[in-house]
Amino acid sequence: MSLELNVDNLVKSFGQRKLFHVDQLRVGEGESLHLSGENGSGKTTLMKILAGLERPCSGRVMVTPKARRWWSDRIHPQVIYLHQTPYIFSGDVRDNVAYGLRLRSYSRRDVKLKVQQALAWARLEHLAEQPAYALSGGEKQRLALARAWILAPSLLLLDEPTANLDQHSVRAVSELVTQLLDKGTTVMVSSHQKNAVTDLCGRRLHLENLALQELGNAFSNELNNEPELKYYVQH
Ligand SMILES: Nc1ncnc2c1ncn2[C@@H]1O[C@H](COP(=O)(O)OP(=O)(O)OP(=O)(O)O)[C@@H](O)[C@H]1O
Repeated sequence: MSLELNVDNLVKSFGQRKLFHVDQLRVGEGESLHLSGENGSGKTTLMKILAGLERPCSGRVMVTPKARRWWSDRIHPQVIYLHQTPYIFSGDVRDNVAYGLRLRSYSRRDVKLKVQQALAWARLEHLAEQPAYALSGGEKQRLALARAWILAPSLLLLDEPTANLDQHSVRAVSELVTQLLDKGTTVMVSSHQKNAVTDLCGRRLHLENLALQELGNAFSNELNNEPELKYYVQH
């Protein structure tokens, strides 16, 4: 399913402290966005708001088309947020991959088939019976991606997916993200550094001075140099 994300006049504060204002953000089907910003600038908070997991103080986040018959008005079943430290549930890798399907009405046979496909997609088949907590950092990221892939997200929000990963694991994650993009999934990646995954992104968003700015999309070192500003909003 193709989704559109529209954000208007979004403000987030914690107590008296204002974290950011997003004047306007439009994201269409199949786009790829890198969200950068210093530690503490609000990347995680913004992504959680977009995923409906956290409430803004004011403003509007609209995902269209709306989901029908879902358990929460704020959470859209096709919008998935992956935390930088992947959540690991008790049980083995197979159970963990199947976890996301528990709210969807699939037959046992379909669940088995989908889990097998997801394990193969993330190259985790050989670890299927291992306790998930024992996986390496890179394997846990692949597990989290497999858990997302199985739900066929239209918008995937990846929060620092390569933090603490070695080059080999970063490449593995970037291959999986490439495949998701090829399928038309919209992907937003937060990271304060450029890397193989952020290099896949066609749009650059940057949180700074309490506001979200969109940088020009020259695939240069713009985060280290003076950014070319497309628009800038500060309140
Ligand atoms: N529930 C909360 N209550 C109060 N302050 C919070 C809460 N959640 C986040 N913050 C604060 O908001 C700021 C932004 O946090 P956030 O995790 O969104 O930043 P970030 O850009 O993702 O940081 P990092 O790059 O370090 O992961 C931080 O100073 C954090 O302490």
